[in-house]
Amino acid sequence: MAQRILLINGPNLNLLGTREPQIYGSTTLNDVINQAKVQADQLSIQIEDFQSNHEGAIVDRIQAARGEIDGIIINPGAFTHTSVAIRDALLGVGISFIEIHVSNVHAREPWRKHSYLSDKAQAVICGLGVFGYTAAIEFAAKHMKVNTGASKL
Ligand SMILES: O=C1C[C@@](O)(C(=O)O)C[C@@H](O)[C@@H]1O
Repeated sequence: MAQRILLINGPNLNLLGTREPQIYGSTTLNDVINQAKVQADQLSIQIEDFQSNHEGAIVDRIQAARGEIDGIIINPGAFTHTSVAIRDALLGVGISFIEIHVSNVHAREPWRKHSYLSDKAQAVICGLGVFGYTAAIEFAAKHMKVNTGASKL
């Protein structure tokens, strides 16, 4: 079965392309997803995408991935800097994940330098613009630790 990657985008990423373009660029999330699916076909992997502005919805989607998904690529948006719940969900399902940020969070406000996820991520990509999604998918297809999965409920 083809490797199954879940691409999660958090709050305000639905505004990508029109949101502070001087920071995040002018490519829309829809363009990112369309490109990701073309790239996935070329790499013979499956990409599922999910975007939500709600922390609990992201937690629910991560939990639902157990047993179905081999790896996660997540741009948690602002929840990067606040969410123990998303950290716990990722650890709880035991699925390897890559953390991605369009901007270089380390060159921005001090509080953006802290992530509740980075120390548990297989990789962290930031500052590459939307190319970061391309890089993450390429890495996931070729180097992702396959989902060991947490025990079933
Ligand atoms: O919403 C976002 C986008 C972001 O995750 C990024 O992709 O650069 C960086 C976060 O600090 C910010 O809150």
